[in-house]
Amino acid sequence: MRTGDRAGERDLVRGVSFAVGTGERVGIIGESGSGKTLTCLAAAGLLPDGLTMTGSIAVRGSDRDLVSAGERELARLRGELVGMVFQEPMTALDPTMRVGRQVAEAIRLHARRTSAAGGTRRVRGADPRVLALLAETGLDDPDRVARAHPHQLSGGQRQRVVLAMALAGRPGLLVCDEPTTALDVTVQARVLDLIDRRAREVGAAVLFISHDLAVVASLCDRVLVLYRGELVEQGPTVQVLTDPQHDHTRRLLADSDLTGPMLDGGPVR
Ligand SMILES: Nc1ncnc2c1ncn2[C@@H]1O[C@H](COP(=O)(O)OP(=O)(O)OP(=O)(O)O)[C@@H](O)[C@H]1O
Repeated sequence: MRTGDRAGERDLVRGVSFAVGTGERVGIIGESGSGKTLTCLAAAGLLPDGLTMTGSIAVRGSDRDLVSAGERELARLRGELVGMVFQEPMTALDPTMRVGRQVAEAIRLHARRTSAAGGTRRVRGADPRVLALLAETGLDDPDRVARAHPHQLSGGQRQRVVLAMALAGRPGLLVCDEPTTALDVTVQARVLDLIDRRAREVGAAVLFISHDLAVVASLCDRVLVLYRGELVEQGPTVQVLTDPQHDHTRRLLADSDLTGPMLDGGPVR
């Protein structure tokens, strides 16, 4: 993967190349500005205007290439192949629209696609599937949440709503960029458990960015280490975090709170 500005003057992420297998959890770590978010945005086909990329990213085997897909096709593939959860849930939610309508819209987009392929009927109005999706993300009172506007919910509740929407199309890949960093520390672990459980339930692979190496150790099978826009090390999580080969990985480890017992047994599943 390679991203750069249109004039090609500056490559922000260079030669970062990797595959994510079906159901696999891949963590991305690296210092601030190393290119983690741009890599995730590229995987989701959401690079900011002015940035381009060459390369290829396949989801669920190698039958679809998100990178070579055009804008229109990407809009269609997004949600079907890739769901996204970002650090700040409000960036994914419309503040003026009730939550239920937003979740219904995510379902409708997917239903339209599947009915075009001869599958499910189109969904209209208030839908029990909205409530079911909200309930699946552990929201206690789905009825109330569906009627609420985003600002009436807590940060943790909002992130659960975003996760429900991201998984509405049962995507092959869930991209999570620091999904709990902006949340109250008391709900972080619960939201992480939820991401872990729901991704497994829908069979989604996970591309997971975190500054917290203990979280990466608990969630990810494999880890990629970025440094100044380059992939400097990758491998099974336990191997990279117990026997780092690159100086940058060693520095990240030295700066972290990660301790040996957190790595015992690898991903906690
Ligand atoms: N839209 C943009 N235009 C130009 N440069 C950008 C743009 N977005 C990010 N960058 C630059 O690209 C580099 C990588 O940014 P990126 O956000 O991917 O880093 P990161 O590893 O996710 O950092 P952090 O951990 O702080 O979120 C940085 O130098 C950043 O300043």
